[in-house]
Amino acid sequence: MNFETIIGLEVHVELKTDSKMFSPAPAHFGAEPNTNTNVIDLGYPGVLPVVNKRAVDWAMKAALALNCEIARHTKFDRKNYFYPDNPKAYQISQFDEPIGEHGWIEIEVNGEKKRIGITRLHMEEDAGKLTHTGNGHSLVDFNRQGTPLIEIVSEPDIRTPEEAYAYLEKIKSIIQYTGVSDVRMEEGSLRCDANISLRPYGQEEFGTKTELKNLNSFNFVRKGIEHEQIRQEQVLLSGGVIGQETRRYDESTGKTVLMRVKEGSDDYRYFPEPDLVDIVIDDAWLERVRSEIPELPDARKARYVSELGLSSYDAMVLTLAKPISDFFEATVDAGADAKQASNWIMGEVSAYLNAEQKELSDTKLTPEGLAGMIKLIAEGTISSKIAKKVFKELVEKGGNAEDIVKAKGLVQISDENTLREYVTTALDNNPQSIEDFKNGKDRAIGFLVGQIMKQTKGQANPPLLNKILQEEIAKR
Ligand SMILES: Nc1ncnc2c1ncn2[C@@H]1O[C@H](COP(=O)(O)OP(=O)(O)OP(=O)(O)O)[C@@H](O)[C@H]1O
Ligand SMILES: [Mg+2]
Ligand SMILES: [Mg+2]
Repeated sequence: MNFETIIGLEVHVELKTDSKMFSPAPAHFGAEPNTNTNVIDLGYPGVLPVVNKRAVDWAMKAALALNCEIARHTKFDRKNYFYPDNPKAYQISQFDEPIGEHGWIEIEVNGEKKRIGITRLHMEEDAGKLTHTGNGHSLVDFNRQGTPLIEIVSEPDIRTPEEAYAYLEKIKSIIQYTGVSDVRMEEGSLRCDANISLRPYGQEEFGTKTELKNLNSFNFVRKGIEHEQIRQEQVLLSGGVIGQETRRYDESTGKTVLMRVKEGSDDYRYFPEPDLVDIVIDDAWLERVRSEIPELPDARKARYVSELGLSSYDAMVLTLAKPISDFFEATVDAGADAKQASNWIMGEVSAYLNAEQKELSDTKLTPEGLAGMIKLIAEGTISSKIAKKVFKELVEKGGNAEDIVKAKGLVQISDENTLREYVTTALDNNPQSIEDFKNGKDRAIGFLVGQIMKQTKGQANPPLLNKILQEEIAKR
């Protein structure tokens, strides 16, 4: 029997506000454990939470960017559960009146576009963080407790692990553009749970889903779903039933393991948070937040295609991460040809960042530096090959391309007479290559070019060198 996979993702995003959702404690990542805590977040008796207005603004901003409808009346609810990372034994969340609903985003997989629905976007507070020491003890850090969170719940519209990956990339990209979160999975400011079920092709009803947690990278989301697909298929084919479970993805084995049998929402005993007033969002508030949303990746992508003449694929890759896209625009503003700037950023720059595990801001490269170098190539002052040396300097030491070229004597040799001298010497020293070339071995030219490039430290102007080589060989 053939099964179709149904996937719905829950994405949690921490908002990078200065203070917490309901208390004045700092909400920054990376502080000493249990230093950013507050009696409100820890739920001491008699304390009263106060809503962080900016967190509401930002949740609304994210919801609008994800094409959600904004609730004009919204409220908080208590979700009751006990777990050691939450000393209050409840989480303030939103149940039946989330701030955003009925949104969507567009993803693209193998050139095919698809819309994925967003059921809801709601506000809540984060819990503390447990670290299991492995010797029977667990440490708890309450710094994260009370950090503003939004939960973005997708419709079960996703069908493959690749679509899930593309969905996450797009959510991350859009939220990054809005500026409300760092969306760094490695720091926990973006987290994802994946819900998966199978159904026989042709069947309308969904099967029972399992929920995967502990997915620490987009790649693990993809792998976890792949494994869960296979596991469920085996259970179903052998006549078993899928239990409604929460499972953990184990990175070391690549398998999913049962964590607990999943609670239904009834188990949480949701009720309206009695310590907070409801929120009414009027037109003026909504429109102010809407006006603060910058150009988003899809719009940028369309503009790169129509105004800058980039291919749709290049435009998509360039617009995914805002820092890269901003850098590209600044490079074009500094006078670089858009196509060349795009090639360098997607090629050499990305390769460098990947290899060094760095972000653009960790390097010395500036848009002016890159644009200057691209201009030198276009003018023929340096070859693309030499440009790689200049690029390395720009990235590691900074400065401007022209100075580097001057200081290092990297100017391309484009003088015919000088090049002809190199060619004559090379031909005199390699009679066999001339012979080979005349016998139809085109590779012989490559050998001669290589020799001359070595002598000129790569500075010979390649097209001119080729032309002169052909001329001189013909004379012999
Ligand atoms: N049969 C199904 N197969 C796969 N995914 C499903 C199925 N039914 C629902 N989903 C998806 O599961 C997710 C459920 O998320 P939601 O936050 O609503 O509930 P929950 O996981 O029960 O709650 P909690 O926030 O407490 O974990 C949604 O993304 C939804 O699209
Ligand atoms: Mg959920
Ligand atoms: Mg869930």
